[in-house]
Amino acid sequence: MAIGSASANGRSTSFNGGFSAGSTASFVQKRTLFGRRTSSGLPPPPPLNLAAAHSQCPPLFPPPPHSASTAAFSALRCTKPQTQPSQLATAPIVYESNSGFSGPGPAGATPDSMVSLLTSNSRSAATANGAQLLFNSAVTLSSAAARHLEGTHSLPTTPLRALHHTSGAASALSPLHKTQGACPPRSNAPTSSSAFAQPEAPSTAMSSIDGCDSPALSGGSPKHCSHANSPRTPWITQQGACNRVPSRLEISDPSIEDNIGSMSSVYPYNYSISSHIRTPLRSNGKEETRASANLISAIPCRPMLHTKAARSVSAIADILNCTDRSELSRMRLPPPTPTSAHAQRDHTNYLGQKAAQLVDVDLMSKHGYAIEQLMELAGFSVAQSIAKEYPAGKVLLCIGPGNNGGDGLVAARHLKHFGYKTSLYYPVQPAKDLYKNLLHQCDIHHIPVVTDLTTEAKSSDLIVDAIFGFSFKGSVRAPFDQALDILRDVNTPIVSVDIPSGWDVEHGDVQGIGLRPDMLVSLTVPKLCAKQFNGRFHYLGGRFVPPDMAEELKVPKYPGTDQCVRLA
Ligand SMILES: NC(=O)C1=CN([C@@H]2O[C@H](COP(=O)(O)OP(=O)(O)OC[C@H]3O[C@@H](n4cnc5c(N)ncnc54)[C@H](OP(=O)(O)O)[C@@H]3O)[C@@H](O)[C@H]2O)[C@H](O)CC1
Ligand SMILES: [K+]
Repeated sequence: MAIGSASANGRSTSFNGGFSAGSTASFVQKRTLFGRRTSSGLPPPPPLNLAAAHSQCPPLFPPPPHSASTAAFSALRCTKPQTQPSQLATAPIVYESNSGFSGPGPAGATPDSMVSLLTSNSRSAATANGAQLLFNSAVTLSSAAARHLEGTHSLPTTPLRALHHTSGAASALSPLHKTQGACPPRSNAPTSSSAFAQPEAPSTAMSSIDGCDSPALSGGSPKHCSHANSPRTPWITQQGACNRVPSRLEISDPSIEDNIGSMSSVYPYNYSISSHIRTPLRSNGKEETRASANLISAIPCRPMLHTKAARSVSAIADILNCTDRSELSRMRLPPPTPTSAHAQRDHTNYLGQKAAQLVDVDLMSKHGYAIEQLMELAGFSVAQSIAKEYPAGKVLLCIGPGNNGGDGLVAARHLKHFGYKTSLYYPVQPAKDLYKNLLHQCDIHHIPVVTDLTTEAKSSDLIVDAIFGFSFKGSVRAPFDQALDILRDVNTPIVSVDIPSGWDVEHGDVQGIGLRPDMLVSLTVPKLCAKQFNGRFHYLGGRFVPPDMAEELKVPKYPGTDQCVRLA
């Protein structure tokens, strides 16, 4: 089934890049900021000779002194003709966030002052941290500043390691390339959109960067090794054709502080950070922090600094390894405009494990609901949340032995009705009628049960984690321990039902299981661990709570007839 063309509910959106109503609004706002002079008083950037840019593909940054060949760099240059003219023409310094805030840079800042600040800081960072952070800091510049930088400064570029291309990203990007068609293919580069799915062997010169054999770039972590079947990332590593953009990047550096893990500035495409963690690695006990970013739009030349990090001046200083923090402190951003999502989240009530179980009991005893009723609505809300953010594609649902698994079985059926191609991984099938009936219903909807989790997980566009919910406790037992390892390592986006499996219901991933869902669908009321969720989409489902109880639990309002509401 085609991915990335249209969602199940008819909206056109990109896989990994769907915008909710709220984020669409902010997206529009950002485009406006890029497109015309704002009230910030920023001077207009120098005019750009678009014709020259289009014909010559000038480099965004000078070639790095240490690595890539000139030929490899020409691929990077090819990204420029795809840039939207309106963005290039009058771009002020803009900070963007994936949570709805967008605003001009600090008052009085000019591309020039930003460039010199970031450049000098970046240089010192280069010494301490290597080029990886350097690139991240440099790309906090707007396209205007980046153009300025091009002509006046010499920055080494940094290969961010990209771990994964999905066909979703391919489809998301292919229309852009088809219509703009500006990138001349390399002689050995495939030209059609299917090229995205095809691995391209990295040259020897870059393999130490793109691959896993560079402890400096991988944070010494074998966990970050590129996946044998994942294509390398030609663009980011300056390896290949410009029409290949990773859908997900992973940035790791042991020197990154916890609080800046949410910073994502991946140039020139628009990425949003999905997770950052400091995990004791199982293999060698070393600590690392890593950030991963998902492609959210294929419009190039929109560098971004997420406000979560941007609001913390000291965090920026840390990532830049800045010696003069007073300089950075002048870069304070205006407070974010509260969005309904923010407001909802701020007032959200979070439940501990016991409280969640008691609510469940109350619903079924005091209020007379049958589990089947609740589960149907819970699973339906999961399917609807998914349909709001991910276009129809292949979805693998991983089903656990309890009611969380039951929600997954229900969701599988509804997703199938919505046009998704669904399959189940269901290694422990309890004999209870409740589950047997749900499985039978999946069967008559032609939803197969698969056994090879690794293969299925890799070949799916989305994974639903319905393994454990609010009754999870202790360390993960077989066969789910292995299953969670596989889910942790796969690059397919994950939607967790109620609780990211393996996470402590209240304290999050204390066991270092490492599951980092892209979406969390909390049910009834978010549980405490949801505070630590930092994927892209947080929804609430289970629209069955009677009004008095809803008031007591501070259940957010659901819009219209929706079965789910986006919290963040
Ligand atoms: N009101 C609501 O919000 C509703 C939520 N629903 C969903 O139900 C789950 C909670 O379901 P529950 O059955 O209570 O629990 P779980 O799905 O979390 O799983 C229990 C099973 O998991 C096994 N388990 C527990 N810990 C481990 C572990 N460490 N390793 C392996 N297996 C584990 C457990 O086995 P036991 O032997 O310990 O009993 C159970 O088999 C909630 O999160 C929502 O998703 C309802 O659908 C509707 C109402
Ligand atoms: K789960």
